Amino acid sequence: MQLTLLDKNRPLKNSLILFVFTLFFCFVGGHLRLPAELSLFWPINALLTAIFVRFSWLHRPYYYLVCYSAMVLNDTLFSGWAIPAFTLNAANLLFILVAVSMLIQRPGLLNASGRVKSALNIFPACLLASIACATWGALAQGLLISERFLPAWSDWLSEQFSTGVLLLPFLLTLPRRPSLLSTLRRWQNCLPIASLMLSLSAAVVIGGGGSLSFPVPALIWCAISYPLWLTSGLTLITGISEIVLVMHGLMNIQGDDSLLPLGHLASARLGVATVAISPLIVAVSMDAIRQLNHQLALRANHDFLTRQLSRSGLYERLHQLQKNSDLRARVAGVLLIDVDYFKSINDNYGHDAGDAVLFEVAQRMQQAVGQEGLVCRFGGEEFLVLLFGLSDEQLLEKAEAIRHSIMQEKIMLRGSGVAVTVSIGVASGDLETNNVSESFNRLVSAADKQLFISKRNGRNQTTSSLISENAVSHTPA
Ligand SMILES: Nc1nc2c(ncn2[C@@H]2O[C@H](COP(=O)(O)OP(=O)(O)OP(=O)(O)O)[C@@H](O)[C@H]2O)c(=O)[nH]1
Repeated sequence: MQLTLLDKNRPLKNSLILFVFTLFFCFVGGHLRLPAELSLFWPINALLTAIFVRFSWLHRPYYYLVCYSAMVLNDTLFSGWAIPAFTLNAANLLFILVAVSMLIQRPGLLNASGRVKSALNIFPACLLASIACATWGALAQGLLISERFLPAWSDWLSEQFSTGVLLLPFLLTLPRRPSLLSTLRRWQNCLPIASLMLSLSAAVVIGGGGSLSFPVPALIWCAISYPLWLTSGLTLITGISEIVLVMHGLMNIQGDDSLLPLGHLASARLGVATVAISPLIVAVSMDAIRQLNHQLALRANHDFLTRQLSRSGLYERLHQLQKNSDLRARVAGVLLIDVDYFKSINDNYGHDAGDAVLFEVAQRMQQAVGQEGLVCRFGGEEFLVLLFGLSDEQLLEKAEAIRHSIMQEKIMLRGSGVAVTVSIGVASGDLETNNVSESFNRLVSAADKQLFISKRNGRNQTTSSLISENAVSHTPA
């Protein structure tokens, strides 16, 4: 909805726009009722709700008063009401106030990620707003024109609720620049709309109690294929069409003179079938989404080049271990491993050769660690090995085994064997189960200090502060 006409700093202009807008749609709404085909359609409440939610700075008593006075003026001018114009329009105002207060705290509605979830809030918001509006409206109607409460209440409720639920999802999700053409560029993308038209036609031809639900599977197909605003728009059009078709008798939900010789039961059976198939379609698409999410998570958690855990994957794994209580009473050992003089490998043999070295080093590391621990590419040419339940001596032995496995055999680069070595820093300690990330980070920085000592003392060695008070360095073998 492009409403740049409204301007935060120009209250008078805003008031005028809101006043004319309200007056116009009250007038339209009033006249839509006369021919009866849209007697379930009173759009101004939903329209104003959408405006107040999208432009939350309008949510002030002053602007509500402006809209209310336009509603009263419309009824006084065109319906010849006096006091009823004040009391009945208070019901409209009540709808807007309740709906806006329930939707305005949810700014997620206006950004893509929160839209689907937040759109579901429209349903309870419309229901509560309609109940409030219907209760006030039916009471006022009873007092003013002695109408019975329950029929009046159900009229108000169904009118407000259906209008709100049809209009608001569309109005609240409509982007500033909707691009219908890009969505429907390929003919296959038009199939859901075509099936919607087909199902609506089938509902007209078949008729009966079940026919109202015939478009549901097609609408779900639209929901899977199109953006939220377009699906909401199509739902709105379908809803209005059904109401108009029923009012004109073109869609015969009584089912007694349907075009096809189908009885009530046949129509109901078809209706039930369409309802039953709808959750299935949603379930299948949800399954596809879950699989996609799983693949994405796998990609995010693994390093593309070395196929080992990525840094974020390691933290994710730590949180899983924490959730499963697998960290309890198990000392954690961190080996921080950095390839020596890696820059010169890149410089002498090229970046591709550097990549190949990283891959080979990771493979050798993984073979040395086996199932005992986790290997992670921590960043650049730095790796981290996480091991659980090893004593300080065992940890140092493991670090040395890794270092030897890497230097043991030269790596072939452009036809010549290159000796690659690594420097290692070792640290160990308990991971606090209620604060895994922080205690793990402390271990990493302790290991990093030891790695620095390994580098400073000439590289290709392991340093650990665990064995004696003084750092132990294992000089090149
Ligand atoms: N080929 C390749 N190079 C990388 C990658 N990530 C980081 N590097 C390079 O790794 C090099 C790291 O260089 P330095 O931090 O100077 O370390 P170094 O040359 O190994 O020296 P020391 O660590 O002090 O032994 C940089 O040149 C980075 O560009 C990668 O994914 N592929």
